[in-house]
Amino acid sequence: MNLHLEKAKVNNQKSEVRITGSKSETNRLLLLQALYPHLTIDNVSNSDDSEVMQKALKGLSEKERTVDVHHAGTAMRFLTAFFAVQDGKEVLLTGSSRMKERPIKILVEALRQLGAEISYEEKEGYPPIKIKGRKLSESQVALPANVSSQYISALLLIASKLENGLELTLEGEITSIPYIKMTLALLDEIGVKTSFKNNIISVGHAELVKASRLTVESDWSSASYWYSIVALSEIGTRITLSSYKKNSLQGDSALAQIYEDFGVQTVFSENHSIVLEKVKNDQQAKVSYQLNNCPDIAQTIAVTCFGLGVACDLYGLHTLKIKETDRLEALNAELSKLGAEISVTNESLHLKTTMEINKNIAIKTYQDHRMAMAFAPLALKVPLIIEEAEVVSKSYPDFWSDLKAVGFQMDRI
Ligand SMILES: O=C(O)C1=C[C@@H](OP(=O)(O)O)[C@@H](O)[C@H](O)C1
Ligand SMILES: C=C(OP(=O)(O)O)C(=O)O
Repeated sequence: MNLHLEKAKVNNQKSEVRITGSKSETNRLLLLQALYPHLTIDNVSNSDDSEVMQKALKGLSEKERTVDVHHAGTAMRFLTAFFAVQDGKEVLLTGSSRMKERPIKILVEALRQLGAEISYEEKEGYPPIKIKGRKLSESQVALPANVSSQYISALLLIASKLENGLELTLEGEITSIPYIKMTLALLDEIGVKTSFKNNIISVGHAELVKASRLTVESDWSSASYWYSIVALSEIGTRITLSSYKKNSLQGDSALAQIYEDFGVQTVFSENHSIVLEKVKNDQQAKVSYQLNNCPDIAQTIAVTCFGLGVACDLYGLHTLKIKETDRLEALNAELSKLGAEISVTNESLHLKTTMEINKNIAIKTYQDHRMAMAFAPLALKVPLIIEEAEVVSKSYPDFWSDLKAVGFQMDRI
């Protein structure tokens, strides 16, 4: 489905949006719930990635099966660790064609060192993989931490079920740290003992945990598109989003601070909603951010800057090359079509000020939900086309209907 978006304006009277639960928190808690069935989870994400996770965790009674996680990176990595400890079960874990290009070797090596039995079915180092679940005997392992934090979270999520817990030594520069801290915070919340000092993480053994009810905070990465919409709107535009916390576990909550640079004020209210308001127009001519801690909002920020005519240098983006698509190349290609002067390296993006935006350009989305959602707010400036718009369901299935509800006009073409 391709969508033609008309030049839009937000209707302040209809601008309350309920955002689905964080897919990162949800996928961690679903796995923990499979290990500790007394946990109850509220505000579960309705994303495809969380549905895939739920489906995979059902049918655990089968001795042999194939589990397809489609595009879900967290599901692929977390389930690799999970199935590795399901004693006596055999699983073929596979995914989309892009998933077969997303590396998993560092995690598989670490699990093998702990005693797991995992083999590659096609290309060495990549899914699909065959996992023969068994009891893992070891409790210490070292692994590179500069490629994806998901490998580390995957190991931490099963750690408390290992006989002697787990001690992980992280090698190299640690990437996407807030996601590791999120995993540890959720373990702490259910009563598992953890510590993270320098580059060593320890998790204690816990056969059982206390029954708890956990509420997933709404997804901050999904909120980013609303920040961009407010930033690209006129002064006085307001959007209310629920349900968010001031002290979030999600690194993408850095948005509130970053978007102050684009004139967007965030007010946290008692009822856990946030009100975003465009309060000024006098942004700087050039901004620079290090996004190592929040890679998923890089596309949103790049497009906001382009739409506002603000030059930017974005750094810490080395993980973008192995996500749903090579996001640096995708941004380079699509922003160039719109008239941007842009350059990218393997870990950074540089945008010059552009005042003109080309109209009615068809934006390719490369099977990446964030390409579709990051570019949509530009409809506040010019009409544009988003190709294969259905990709948004990976993390935010209601994105287009929410956009429509606040006043965006769109037609399928
Ligand atoms: O653990 C998680 O929930 C995630 C970690 C990040 O991946 P990397 O650690 O690979 O950067 C992030 O990009 C992804 O969307 C979700
Ligand atoms: C990178 C992402 O997800 P994953 O790695 O879990 O596929 C994302 O949602 O932007």
